Amino acid sequence: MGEQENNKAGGGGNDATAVDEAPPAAAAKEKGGRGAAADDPRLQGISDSIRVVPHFPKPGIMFNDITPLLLRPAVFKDAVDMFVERYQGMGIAAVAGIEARGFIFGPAIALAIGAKFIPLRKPKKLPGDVFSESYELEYGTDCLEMHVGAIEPGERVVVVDDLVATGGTLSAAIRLLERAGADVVECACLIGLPKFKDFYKLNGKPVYILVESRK
Ligand SMILES: O=P(O)(O)OC[C@H]1O[C@H](OP(=O)(O)OP(=O)(O)O)[C@H](O)[C@@H]1O
Ligand SMILES: Nc1ncnc2[nH]cnc12
Repeated sequence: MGEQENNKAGGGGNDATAVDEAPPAAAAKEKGGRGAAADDPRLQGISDSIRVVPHFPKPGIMFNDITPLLLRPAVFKDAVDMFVERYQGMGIAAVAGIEARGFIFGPAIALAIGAKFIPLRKPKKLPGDVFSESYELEYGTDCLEMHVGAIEPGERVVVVDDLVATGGTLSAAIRLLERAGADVVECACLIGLPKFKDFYKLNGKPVYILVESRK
């Protein structure tokens, strides 16, 4: 992974196996001037609604489960609203969501800011001509694909996913979009692992996260 700078709206952590045991959000201010302050009260509810499941899907992994948040419509809406507040009025033409969990948040953000939604899919799911970009996981490799013609050269894009861990998935998404001529403005995730503290970039692009987790 290359240069890393973090652009975090809020902190906290969600090191709890039960969602209501999460610690409060940290007080660090977001660097970069746009978006919610770290003391935005919505961040606490978001952090509290992410369940951390130890040793899933394999030993040693602290899995950040966003499904409890989806069961709380007000909190789900808070998360979407915070991204919408950040990206509206920025001339964003497209929101690109990463399969699978980026598909949960990306379309709502796209509709709210008047942008198109582009699904970045796992291999062999799209029926048309595709751009493909492989990337490394902790074990093995994976690939993202996007339809040719989904993006026009120069269009401004935000990439959305639920979580950034190593950054490998987001980096592949950025490469894929840039090969199609997109202007990738920023990546946006609900959750960032703490090693991405304070301010980071992937492939030179800022990554905006709402809450910090522990792994
Ligand atoms: O920063 P990284 O180390 O690349 O990891 C982050 C990615 O891992 C998870 O997806 P996963 O690959 O588990 O796929 P899924 O959403 O289809 O379960 C998560 O939703 C991100 O897309
Ligand atoms: N700790 C984690 N929790 C949820 N999804 C992940 N993807 C990669 N690491 C993850």
